[in-house]
Amino acid sequence: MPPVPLLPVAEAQARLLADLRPVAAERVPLAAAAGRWAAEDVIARRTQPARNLSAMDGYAIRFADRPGPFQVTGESAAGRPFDGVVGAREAVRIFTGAALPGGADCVLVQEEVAREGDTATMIGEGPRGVGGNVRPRGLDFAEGERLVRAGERLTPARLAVAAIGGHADLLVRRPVRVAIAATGDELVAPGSAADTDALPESNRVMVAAQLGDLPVDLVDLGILPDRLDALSDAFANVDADVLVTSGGASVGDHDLVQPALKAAGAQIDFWRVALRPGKPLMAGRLRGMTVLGLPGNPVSAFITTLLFVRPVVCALAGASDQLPAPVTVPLGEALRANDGRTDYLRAELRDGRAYASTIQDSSMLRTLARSTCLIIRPPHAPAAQAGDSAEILLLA
Ligand SMILES: Nc1nc2c(c(=O)[nH]1)N[C@H]1C(S)=C(S)[C@@H](COP(=O)(O)OP(=O)(O)OC[C@H]3O[C@@H](n4cnc5c(N)ncnc54)[C@H](O)[C@@H]3O)O[C@H]1N2
Ligand code: MOO
Repeated sequence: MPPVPLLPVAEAQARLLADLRPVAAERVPLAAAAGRWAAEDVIARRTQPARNLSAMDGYAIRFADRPGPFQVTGESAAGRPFDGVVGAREAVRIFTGAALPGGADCVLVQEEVAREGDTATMIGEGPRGVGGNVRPRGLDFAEGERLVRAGERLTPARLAVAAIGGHADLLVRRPVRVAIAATGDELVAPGSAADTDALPESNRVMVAAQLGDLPVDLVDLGILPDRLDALSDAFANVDADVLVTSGGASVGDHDLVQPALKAAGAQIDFWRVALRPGKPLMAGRLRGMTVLGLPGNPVSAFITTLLFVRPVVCALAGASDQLPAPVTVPLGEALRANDGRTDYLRAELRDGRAYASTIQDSSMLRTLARSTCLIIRPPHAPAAQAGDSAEILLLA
């Protein structure tokens, strides 16, 4: 039988994301919405600023009356406006954020004023014109305008604009439940006494940390043995939105994750993607859950988490941008031509240039730990020279 062609990365991502609908929405206080995605447009409930405000500490005057002298008739502070009107050759002492009194059309900064008793005289260049040093009503936004779009992430600045726009809580998606299992008879808990045939398990902590900035509730399924019944029992009982497994994804006699998933009732959508490392990735559905079977090699698990698990979680969390965004930088040194799989080379960014590690082995965690970016080598990319542009994914 001819080998099944591997699924290109972008096609695998598109297939995975196409059918995903965000999880249910919930309304939470602003602070709890940090880092989540808006489930509806955030619309301004007020106009900001609500009236013309002074941008500086100084004197509210009529521009035409410069350079004075002005008779100081009162004071306007933030939250305590002057309730009169500024008449001809009059000035009102004013502070940053205070309402501009009626009649005034600009603010003279106090550094440019000589004050004697109730008389103020302009001594500098003064405001640039009518409206000088004034923030007009609605400068930032008007009531009814959209401040944040549904599907945008609630960054610190977006939370702040929602707050000043009159919102105390926001509609977001509930946290995404992600169950993570490691599989392999050789695996033991990190730190436990390990003989030479035992291997400290490193994928669960890594994958969990890779999702650490996302709104997830993690369900730790522990380390599962390479036994069909144990695996299928564990998978059949998972209650989550996403089930992530690591290991047992390839073709060896002990690679039982796929048969166990099927025995638990899962449908496999695709298996094996044209990328390196991470080729044996499998994806499917089990009782409404998205299932991602990651390869066991630690670097393969890392890269498939970046390219597939995170985007799935982002989609379920209601993000409109789900995929990691590459940036373009010059290469620090030459690279060989690539074969038919997209390669994600562990690399370091130095002085704005990307340098790939000499050995690219999907078991090597120390190399990964030193890397600050991944150089993306598209399928059949020709040999590249130092200085050629390449797309990279930055690693935090
Ligand atoms: N004949 C073939 N052999 C392999 C193929 C292939 O196409 N044909 N694919 C290779 C590729 S590519 C990968 S990647 C690996 C992945 O296979 P599995 O998903 O079945 O992974 P395992 O065999 O279970 O483990 C691989 C390796 O990683 C270690 N491991 C596993 N889980 C963990 C963990 N949680 N923490 C730390 N280390 C882990 C495991 O001990 C193995 O050394 O298959 C190739 N083989
Ligand atoms: O392509 Mo596998 O994912 O490393 O060795």
